[in-house]
Amino acid sequence: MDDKKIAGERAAELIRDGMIVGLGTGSTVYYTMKRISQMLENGLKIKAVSTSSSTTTIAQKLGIPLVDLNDVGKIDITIDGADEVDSSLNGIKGGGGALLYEKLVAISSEKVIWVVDSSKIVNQLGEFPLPVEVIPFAYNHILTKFKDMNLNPRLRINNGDFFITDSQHYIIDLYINKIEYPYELEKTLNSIPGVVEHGLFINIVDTVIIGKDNSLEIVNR
Ligand SMILES: O=C[C@H](O)[C@H](O)[C@H](O)COP(=O)(O)O
Repeated sequence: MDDKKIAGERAAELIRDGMIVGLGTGSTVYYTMKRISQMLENGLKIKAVSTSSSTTTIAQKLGIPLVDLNDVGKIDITIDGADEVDSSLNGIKGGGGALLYEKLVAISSEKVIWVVDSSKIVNQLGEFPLPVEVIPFAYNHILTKFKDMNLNPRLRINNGDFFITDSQHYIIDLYINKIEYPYELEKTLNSIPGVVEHGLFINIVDTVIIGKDNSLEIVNR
């Protein structure tokens, strides 16, 4: 069986009747959504907050009722994927470009669960390029700044054109390879004008559900 499927489906078991559920983005959380849709057919009642246009489309197809983030107080549980996770349970997200809404939903959540297969578990973050969402008005200047900082930036291109996020920004991917000091990098990126958000998720996740060799490992913070 697919390890992403095992992890994604397991996370759905944490959902209880009446909850507001944050729905992440990507191929692993897709399995969570499929499972949720079966649970809805069996009588579960929840409302969900989507983190991307692609998740919204899937949720609508699966009959998962959606609500706007601004119309809920607190999200009870958010289930999302990740691109890399280290042993401190920090991670990189945004491979699909959904990092901004994913972070906003995560920080509004009582509990954050990541669902991954074991290929996402790393000793050190950074082999996966770190996505940074930037304001189009200044993208070239931010790109130059990142070059000067030796962060190996590349503007994300999709089908020959600039990749545009759900909130109409560009993504610059940083090919750092080894992020020695994630906390410092987070601070630095947060301080650069024109950077809207970045894919370093530090001290955000509570539990990581890992699918590995057809079974599960669950790691809590
Ligand atoms: O922007 C995309 C998200 O951060 C995804 O959650 C992440 O890329 C993991 O996706 P997948 O489960 O497809 O590997």
